[in-house]
Amino acid sequence: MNLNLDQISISYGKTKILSDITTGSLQKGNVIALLGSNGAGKSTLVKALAGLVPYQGKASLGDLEFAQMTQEQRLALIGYVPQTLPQASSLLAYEVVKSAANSLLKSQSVSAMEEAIEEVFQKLKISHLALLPMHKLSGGQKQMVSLAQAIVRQPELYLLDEPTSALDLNWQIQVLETVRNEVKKNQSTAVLVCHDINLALRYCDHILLLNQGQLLSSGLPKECLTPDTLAKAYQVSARVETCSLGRPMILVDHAL
Ligand SMILES: Nc1ncnc2c1ncn2[C@@H]1O[C@H](COP(=O)(O)OP(=O)(O)OP(=O)(O)O)[C@@H](O)[C@H]1O
Repeated sequence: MNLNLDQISISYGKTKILSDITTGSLQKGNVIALLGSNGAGKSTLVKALAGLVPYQGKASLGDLEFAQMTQEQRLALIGYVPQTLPQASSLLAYEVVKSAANSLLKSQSVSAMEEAIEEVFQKLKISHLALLPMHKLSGGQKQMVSLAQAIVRQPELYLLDEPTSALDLNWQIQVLETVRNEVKKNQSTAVLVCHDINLALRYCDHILLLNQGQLLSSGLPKECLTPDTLAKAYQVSARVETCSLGRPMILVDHAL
């Protein structure tokens, strides 16, 4: 389902955080990076789509307006991974993922559901964590379990708020490759909040760059991330160069 944001504005009380965010139709099958400096409003926008913060304007997934979605539709369509890590508890990682799968896979047999859960643990290469209690997991391991909760539900829309912030280099790559594969295979959509512009350049199809409460730039990563937009959004002097493998990457020369 295509994602479409039309004149979205969001305020906390009297403080306006985002104004008139209009993206046009963002095609399904794409990973969309939501970028911007600290406090630019990325999490706020994602929370609004997850139904946690009210917004003005129109935001739709396919024909469905987010504001009109029932809780059941939201659960079925959206896989939200918040910035905060899952709480430490005595539940096993497997049980935590199963609780996410339970609500949606009711129609499936128990064995099909167990198969789906095991498949997600394997995809993310975290099978060794399945029988560990959450309070014994590291921050990065908890983040992987959180992502497994979203993937097991096979949502139409992933809302991933800095899903790699606690991960080492190897797991960052594994997570982004898994998300990208899922999105391409199921023709779903992912909105990925991230601060690592090189990861966005490598794994995302489309960039939304927020600055001072507005959408500064929207489009293909290489077209969107220019010295000019990077200077405006991040106050840095930076260039997008091509590495020896032909991939674009950002080099920051200095802060402005
Ligand atoms: N519950 C809230 N009540 C009032 N203001 C809030 C609330 N949550 C966030 N804000 C403010 O909204 C602005 C945007 O915050 P948000 O968390 O969306 O930014 P962000 O782009 O995700 O930042 P970061 O990259 O640091 O995570 C900030 O100025 C923040 O202080």
